[in-house]
Amino acid sequence: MIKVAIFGVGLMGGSLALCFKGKPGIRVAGHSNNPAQVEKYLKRGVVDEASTSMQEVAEDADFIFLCTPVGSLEPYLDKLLRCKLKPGCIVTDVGSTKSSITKYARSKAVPYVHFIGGHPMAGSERSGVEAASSHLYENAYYVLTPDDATPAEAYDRLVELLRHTRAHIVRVDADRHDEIVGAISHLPHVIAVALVNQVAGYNERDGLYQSLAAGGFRDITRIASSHPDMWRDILLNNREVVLALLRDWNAEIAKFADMLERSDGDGIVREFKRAGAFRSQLPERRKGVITSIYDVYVDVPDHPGIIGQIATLLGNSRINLSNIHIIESRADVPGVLRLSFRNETDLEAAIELLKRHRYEVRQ
Ligand SMILES: NC(=O)C1=CN([C@@H]2O[C@H](COP(=O)(O)OP(=O)(O)OC[C@H]3O[C@@H](n4cnc5c(N)ncnc54)[C@H](O)[C@@H]3O)[C@@H](O)[C@H]2O)C=CC1
Ligand SMILES: O=C(O)C(=O)Cc1ccc(O)cc1
Repeated sequence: MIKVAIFGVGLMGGSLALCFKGKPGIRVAGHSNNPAQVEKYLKRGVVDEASTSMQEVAEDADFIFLCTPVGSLEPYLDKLLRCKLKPGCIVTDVGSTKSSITKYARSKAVPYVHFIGGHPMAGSERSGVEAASSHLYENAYYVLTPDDATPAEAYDRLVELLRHTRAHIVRVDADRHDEIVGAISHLPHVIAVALVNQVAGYNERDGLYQSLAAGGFRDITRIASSHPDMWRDILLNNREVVLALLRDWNAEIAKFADMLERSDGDGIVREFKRAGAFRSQLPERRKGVITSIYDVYVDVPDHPGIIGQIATLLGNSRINLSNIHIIESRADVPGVLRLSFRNETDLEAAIELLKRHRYEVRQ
């Protein structure tokens, strides 16, 4: 029996636990300092066993996943290394930055315990075990950052276990990881928050800003609702990289200001074309950064019972909806429904079915 121990059973840790739990030959144990949380993990059936005792959860574990905020990883690792661990045990994490934790772990090197940094490129703006899902990592990239000292055998063992997540494992140097993720994840979070706050400031003077803010604004600012403490830790940890990216960002924005000052329409078209061309090359739909859910938007006439009709249509075809959200509902405009599914198969089947019933469907 392989024992997998999860420290920090929230969105990421809980989702990992759900991937491993119930798989033949695997036992999942969860840890929290808080007895009420331990009760909750057990009640929700996320883990096979749980305890407030770090030693109890860590001992005998073949794999230990640290799934706590970035700022707590180093002290956590310290505490963990003071426990009695099983020789050959693999310790990994899911933190959004990799450079510092990988170096820290190396500096603490314990010969019989192997640390391999990890970062699943999947998640959402939600947090807590309530948001955990066994599908979270499906098709997402899952970065691992072993270094020269990592035994190949340990790396292979971790990759083999992670097969249960159905993610694509990719091996990346830790510093390179932080630079790339800084650009495609950390910078966008900063921009989203700054943009929302800019508009919130205008809205204090005139509440119509909020009323008129429609689909596009909501879509590109979803990640502004992410967990503030988690993001404080990430941004401070990747401070140098994000500062350099913000300098580049200022230059990009200055370019637009300059084009507007010069009424340079060709320049504006060029920028949009360049962005559109790059964006169209992004993978179609991959869970993870930016898209975490299989969503489809349906234009619906605003009449009573339409939600029920759509839900029944899907239900009759055994297509499982994970969420339904009304984006607009006014008498004078068609409404928009956002339907969320847990996997690509359900999403594709729903699109096909809705189109067949002449619904206007967009992704
Ligand atoms: N949320 C996301 O989309 C993604 C998050 N990550 C990383 O995963 C890690 C966990 O994030 P989430 O699961 O989203 O957070 P979460 O808030 O859902 O879960 C965090 C868990 O850690 C525990 N915890 C919080 N502070 C702690 C502390 N100081 N010491 C010990 N335990 C503590 C909480 O009780 C909770 O069980 C973070 O390092 C984050 O950077 C990585 C990829 C995606
Ligand atoms: O919600 C989203 O789109 C995200 O960007 C989620 C996310 C948050 C942190 C990460 O380190 C990776 C992914």
